[in-house]
Amino acid sequence: MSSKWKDFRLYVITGVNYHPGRSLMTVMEQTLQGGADIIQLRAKDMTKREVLAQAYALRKLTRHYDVPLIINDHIDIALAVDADGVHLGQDDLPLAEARRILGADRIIGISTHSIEQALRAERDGADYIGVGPVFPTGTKPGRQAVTTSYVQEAAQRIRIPFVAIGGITTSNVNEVLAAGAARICAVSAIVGSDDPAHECRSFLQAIHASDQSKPGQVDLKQIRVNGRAEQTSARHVTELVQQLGLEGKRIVVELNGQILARDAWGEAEIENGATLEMVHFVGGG
Ligand SMILES: Cc1ncc(COP(=O)(O)OP(=O)(O)O)c(N)n1
Ligand SMILES: Cc1ncsc1CCOP(=O)(O)O
Ligand SMILES: [Mg+2]
Repeated sequence: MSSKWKDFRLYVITGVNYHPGRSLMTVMEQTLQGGADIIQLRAKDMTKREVLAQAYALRKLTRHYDVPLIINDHIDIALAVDADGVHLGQDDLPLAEARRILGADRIIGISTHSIEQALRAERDGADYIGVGPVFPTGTKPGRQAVTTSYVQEAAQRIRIPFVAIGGITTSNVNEVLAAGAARICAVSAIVGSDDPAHECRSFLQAIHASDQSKPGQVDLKQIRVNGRAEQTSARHVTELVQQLGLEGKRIVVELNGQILARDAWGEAEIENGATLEMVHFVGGG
């Protein structure tokens, strides 16, 4: 598995048909600003040259935000642009062949539609699996929904990360989280929204709220913020600021006695037992 591989919570896939008049880069940058922590380039209607050009551009953008880039279907394009990995379907190259080409360090994700496929993907060395479509979706028309009962089964039996996908919106995401998903993937609900960054924040809020209601399943860290005991799943200061609803506010953060420059927040890991002071400046001046 890639040394770059970090766990993820909100996976956003491109879908240019959902945002006519807005460029792919603009929309995907908004998702990154909203906290998307893994991005997939999926472009079923583009020529291979167009996909390659978009992949190069997305590679530059995702590097800037330090977020992994996954390429759907095209292993050659993933290698050409030095993407972090690929996403394969059940009818694509078998995992062993893909692994031989891509090496141990790139991420390989596989779509699964049943627990048998999921167990096989896990056995064959996938880094993560997609579980879906959970609900019927216009992004995969005619594909039968696997329902939340497959999400529940995956949560009980699968040990590698799995991401729920298909027809998930902020209105039904709680059902999917309650079934045991810890990672959510969406196309239309996010890239088709007028405000993709806001939509991402709403998804992340639901995901983090669900963490709090299943503390046994997610590794919650005990920390102190301004002298008060808190539990958090945040991996770094940026995520904690987001969880505390302080994003966009004028604040100064001290972590374990050290004041942190704002551009260091994404790198500053929150460890169990961390102590933070957060001073929030209210008003102008
Ligand atoms: C995260 C994730 N899960 C599932 C899919 C679907 O992949 P696939 O079955 O190969 O179908 P297409 O996306 O190629 O139409 C995915 N892309 N990402
Ligand atoms: C690519 C894919 N694979 C399974 S469902 C799906 C589509 C997800 O898109 P949306 O979030 O718009 O339903
Ligand atoms: Mg595919």
